[in-house]
Amino acid sequence: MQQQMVEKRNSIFDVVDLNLWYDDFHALKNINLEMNEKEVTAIIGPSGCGKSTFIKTMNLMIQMIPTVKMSGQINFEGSNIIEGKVDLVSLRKHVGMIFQKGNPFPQSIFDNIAYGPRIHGIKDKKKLNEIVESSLKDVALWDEVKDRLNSSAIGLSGGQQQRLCIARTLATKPEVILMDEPTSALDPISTLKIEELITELKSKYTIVIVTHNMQQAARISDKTAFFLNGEVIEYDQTDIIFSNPKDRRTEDYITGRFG
Ligand SMILES: Nc1ncnc2c1ncn2[C@@H]1O[C@H](COP(=O)(O)OP(=O)(O)OP(=O)(O)O)[C@@H](O)[C@H]1O
Repeated sequence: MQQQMVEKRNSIFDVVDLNLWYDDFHALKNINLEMNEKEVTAIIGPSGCGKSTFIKTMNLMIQMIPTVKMSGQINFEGSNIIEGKVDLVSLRKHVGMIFQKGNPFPQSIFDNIAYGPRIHGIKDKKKLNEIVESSLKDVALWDEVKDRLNSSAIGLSGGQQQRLCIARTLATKPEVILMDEPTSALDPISTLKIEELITELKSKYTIVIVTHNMQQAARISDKTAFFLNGEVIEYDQTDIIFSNPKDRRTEDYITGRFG
């Protein structure tokens, strides 16, 4: 009998009974989500449901807000990162983040990419050159900028700035890339380029993306979590969420009845 080969992916994030409060406002309620490595997970849901809050817990950026309190577990590669013993610089090297608008530093293209590796102790010029070139090639930006690496990154278009920021994240060799609405400020062509890039990057990285664009979630993600009022209503394979959701509220949201 022929054995079917099904690729078994390892769990990389396991969120268990996560609760989060801003002062006494209960923003995330009993979140349980397990994510596998080298998969794209989309986080969808109406405005204010807790998508950004959730994604910012995954590299503890949320702790920059002093009123935040959390309980539960966020296990990253087997360690609970909300226990307080985690080294934040190291965590953010492993779990990089991309925001809504590309936010390059007001420095040269080269220095933007070399910034992270330099912080992590790489000083050798040849090594830095290699990292800059390979990171820019990974985001398909190398050919567009290779002759102006010393020009300011601020001179790039919005779509190029976003790809530069992804390259800056890749330069520190993360395992996970968190993306909070990475294409919402971009035109359709730049959006398509980022979507193609995400599809390519998932062979090497685990990606979690918050998006308001349901076609985008359906196009690029393997799994989708639907959030509503701080709760995960449904989490499943993306094709199931979009073709055969189990919860009426998921169906109402994806068919545009609210949100
Ligand atoms: N710093 C904060 N202090 C107090 N409440 C906050 C803070 N940030 C967010 N909230 C509240 O937490 C809830 C979740 O917000 P969050 O930004 O995570 O939602 P979202 O789903 O990402 O929304 P959107 O799609 O509009 O970006 C909202 O009710 C919001 O008002």
